[in-house]
Amino acid sequence: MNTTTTPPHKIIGVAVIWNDQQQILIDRRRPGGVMGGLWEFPGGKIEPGETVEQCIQREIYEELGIFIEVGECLITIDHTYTHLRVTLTVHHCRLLKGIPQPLECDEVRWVTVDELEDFTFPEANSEIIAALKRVGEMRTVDG
Ligand SMILES: Nc1nc2c([nH]c(=O)n2[C@H]2C[C@H](O)[C@@H](COP(=O)(O)OP(=O)(O)OP(=O)(O)O)O2)c(=O)[nH]1
Ligand SMILES: [Mg+2]
Repeated sequence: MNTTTTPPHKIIGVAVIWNDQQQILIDRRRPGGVMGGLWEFPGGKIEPGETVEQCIQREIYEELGIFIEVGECLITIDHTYTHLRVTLTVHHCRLLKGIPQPLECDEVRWVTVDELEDFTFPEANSEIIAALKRVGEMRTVDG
């Protein structure tokens, strides 16, 4: 008998939302559930027929009540946790209108790229944070 199982695979659109002060929005997941209490970049599952951009825009309105513009892709990460595989497609986004509300999370915060290391994120996020640091360095080099 074959007893091996494939972990569920979630395809997720993720937003790195910038404000005019070069800060990024992060949220704290509710306690208890999967990765409860950890910080993350807001986002969620891509629904059938949806582009990643549409998914991100919808999730951000549902989770935070704000309007954003979805820009270029920062990175796509495929990561396998013990019981779950995730594909995270991460886009740079810009806040257009509204004040973020913690509608589906515990807490939201605006932080600089340098401040990200003070928060605990899921394992898959270390690559996102590394990519954000590289973008910051390139901006410095470009002047
Ligand atoms: N939104 C988001 N999800 C992340 C990040 N890093 C990371 O590993 N994930 C994982 C956690 C979740 O398993 C999955 C996001 O799925 P989700 O938000 O639709 O689902 P969930 O687990 O919160 O809850 P549910 O809707 O399945 O009940 O991706 C991140 O930075 N942002
Ligand atoms: Mg979510």
